[in-house]
Amino acid sequence: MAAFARVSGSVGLITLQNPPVNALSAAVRQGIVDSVQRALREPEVKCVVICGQNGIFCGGADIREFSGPMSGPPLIPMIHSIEVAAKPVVAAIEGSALGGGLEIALGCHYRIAHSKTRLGLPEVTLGLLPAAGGSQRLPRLIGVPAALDLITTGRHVTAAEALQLGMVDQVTDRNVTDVAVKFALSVVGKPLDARRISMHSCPHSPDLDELFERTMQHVRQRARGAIAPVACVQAVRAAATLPYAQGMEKERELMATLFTSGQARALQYCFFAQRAIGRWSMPSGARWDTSKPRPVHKTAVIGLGTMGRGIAVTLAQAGFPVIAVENHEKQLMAAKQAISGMLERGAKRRGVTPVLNKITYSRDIQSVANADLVIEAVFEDMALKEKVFQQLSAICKPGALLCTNTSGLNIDHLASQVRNPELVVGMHFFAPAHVMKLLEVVYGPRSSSEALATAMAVGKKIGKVSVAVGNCQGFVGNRMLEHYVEQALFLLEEGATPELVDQALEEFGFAMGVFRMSDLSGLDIGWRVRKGKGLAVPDPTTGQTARVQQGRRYSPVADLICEQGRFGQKTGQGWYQYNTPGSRVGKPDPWVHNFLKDYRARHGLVARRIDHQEVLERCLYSMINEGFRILEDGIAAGPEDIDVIYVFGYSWPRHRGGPMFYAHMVGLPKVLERLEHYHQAHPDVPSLQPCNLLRKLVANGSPPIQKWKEVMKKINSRL
Ligand SMILES: CCCCCCCC(=O)CC(=O)SCCNC(=O)CCNC(=O)[C@H](O)C(C)(C)COP(=O)(O)OP(=O)(O)OC[C@H]1O[C@@H](n2cnc3c(N)ncnc32)[C@H](O)[C@@H]1OP(=O)(O)O
Ligand SMILES: NC(=O)C1=CN([C@@H]2O[C@H](COP(=O)(O)OP(=O)(O)OC[C@H]3O[C@@H](n4cnc5c(N)ncnc54)[C@H](O)[C@@H]3O)[C@@H](O)[C@H]2O)C=CC1
Repeated sequence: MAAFARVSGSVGLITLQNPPVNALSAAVRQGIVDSVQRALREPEVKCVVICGQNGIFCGGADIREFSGPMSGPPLIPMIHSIEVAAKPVVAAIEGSALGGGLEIALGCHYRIAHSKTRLGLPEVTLGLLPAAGGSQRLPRLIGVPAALDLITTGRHVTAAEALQLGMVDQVTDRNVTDVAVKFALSVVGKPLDARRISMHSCPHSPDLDELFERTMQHVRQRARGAIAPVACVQAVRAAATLPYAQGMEKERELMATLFTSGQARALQYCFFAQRAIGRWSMPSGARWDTSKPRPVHKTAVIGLGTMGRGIAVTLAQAGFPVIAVENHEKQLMAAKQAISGMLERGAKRRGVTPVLNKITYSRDIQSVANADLVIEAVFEDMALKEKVFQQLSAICKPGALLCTNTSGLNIDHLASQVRNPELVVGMHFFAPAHVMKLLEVVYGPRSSSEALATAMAVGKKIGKVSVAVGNCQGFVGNRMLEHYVEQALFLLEEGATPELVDQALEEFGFAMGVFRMSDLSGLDIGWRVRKGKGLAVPDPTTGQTARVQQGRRYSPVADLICEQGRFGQKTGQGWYQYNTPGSRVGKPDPWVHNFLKDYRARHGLVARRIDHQEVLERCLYSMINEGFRILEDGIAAGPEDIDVIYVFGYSWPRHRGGPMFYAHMVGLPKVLERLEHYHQAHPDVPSLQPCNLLRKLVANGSPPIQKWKEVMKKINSRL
């Protein structure tokens, strides 16, 4: 809805009303159309101000409407009617003006923003483009280079930057509607043509062709197969080269393709999934809205290696005082220096003062006694972690939350080492911890809902996308990843090369294929884990690492590569070769090809031609199959949780929605059929055997992803 009122005698005030973000639903659009008509009709109204209720101008089109048939007045003529109005119209912008919200403001004759406002055209992040004239008006207002930046990235700008760019006419710290009302009265009677952006031509940019070529190349590279950023460049090009009416026609054509695309559906699903994960629940029935977090004032981190440093930085940057404990003198010195560097660089990037004094360093674990929340990040060694948890249990004040960053050890076992096991949870950060957005918050059977609520609240405060998951080997992300990596190794045995597998995955949209990624992270990490699990052990008869371990097919290829001291980028050799250790550019390595040939010959394996489709199906469907098992086991509450973990922690291309959404788009019957096919061909690979939940969903008519939880509940209640 939109409310109309006459204020200050002759100002028509139109207030958008659709909590929480005043999204432009059909009712809001109808309200605006009616209010504008009324304002123009009533002779007492001399000027108009458009604002939003509850401190926010407008969050844009109502994204929920995109999945059904559109009704109500369309945006483009509505904005046009504002622009051609004979009375001055001023946008009073507060909170956010995004997407269609900013497009309305661009249709107004003047824009006044509160200093805390953020503005942007984020449509590209939803697989769309600003198709209510935004792609045509913004370049005319702020020039082509700045508009290209904003429209192709969807970046939000502050009011100060908007003023500098010329997007708004004034910024105020006062009540923006009051300021806008006064301003509107002051411009009554002034000519309006120069204020109608669609009547301008784009400010001249030298070397326009070269600019668009360069931008298109950059955008394509960054897009990893996403189509919306490319369409955004094409739309801005139309603004720069065509009259407004023709540019609008081009905008419409491009939007028509994007609007119905699978990518737009995937990206809009991601938008809501990212918000849905905040509404967590536990198998006990405890929920986000009935569980109260404990207050956390002081925090502590134990172990300042790779992870502990990033975690300490993240906590400090969010304003938490941190006691940082490292028992190794030399490591402590190195950590202090590294952490200061990270804080200084981060502060410089954000234009703030570094919060060096938020962190207190110590070699003595006793110094965490006053912390409300402790995150342990010592070596991945159960005996050591047991000891640290026993110490924490004795030292920490009652009620302190004890968290572990373990990537693979049993959290329930760690909980059993302390007086209050209900206060133990996993906080599984991803490397580099101060950069990666994902946080898996892992609860065990004994963790209290209060402990989970506290860790989730801290996760939110430190800016992480936090997903609550149950405890199991590898939690959600790494548990699924294991199957993806395993298939990639089997494919090498069967005839693929690392570069063939990587190319298929990178064309799919991953930032890096599995082998390039392993070279970056270091092959020795996985090797150590496999040894710890009793894998990677030689067959006593042949002396070679066996291809069957623990009763199932196993590929020792990665172990053999490690035995050669090839640990990836850091050693200059891994799945690829690098000019120097530490170099980031890998080339296909003839040594690896020969090694694979010899390996196959030794094991009597005959190489066959493997195509990209098989790579994708084997790597992705086996991982998706594990995702269904995770749902079946109740480790993740819903497919959104898994998808968010993959998009934020594993560079899964967002425009494909996440592995479970991808399965929904491919069609569950097809995923099932391909898994059955591959399992028949490889009966010794259990991860290719379709799991029960997948079979049952198909038997229940393959419901859309939004209905999986409901169907799962029904299936479970029938058992
Ligand atoms: C051929 C057809 C032609 C059609 C032409 C259409 C062209 C267009 O004009 C296209 C568009 O506008 S697309 C929409 C562009 N706008 C956006 O992307 C902004 C999305 N919202 C935000 O960034 C934050 O919510 C925001 C910064 C605004 C607020 O952040 P907060 O952290 O305060 O709040 P959230 O938790 O994010 O949101 C609160 C609840 O509101 C829901 N929501 C937010 N924006 C929405 C929107 N635009 N539409 C529908 N629902 C929206 C959000 O989902 C959340 O609800 P729950 O999911 O239930 O928690
Ligand atoms: N490196 C990674 O990519 C990831 C690691 N993790 C997990 O995070 C934890 C830490 O891993 P990293 O940071 O890679 O290890 P790291 O080896 O880089 O650092 C561990 C640090 O803990 C210190 N330390 C050991 N015992 C200590 C004690 N009793 N008191 C205080 N400090 C002690 C060591 O001196 C060392 O500086 C492990 O559990 C690991 O599985 C989790 C996610 C990703």
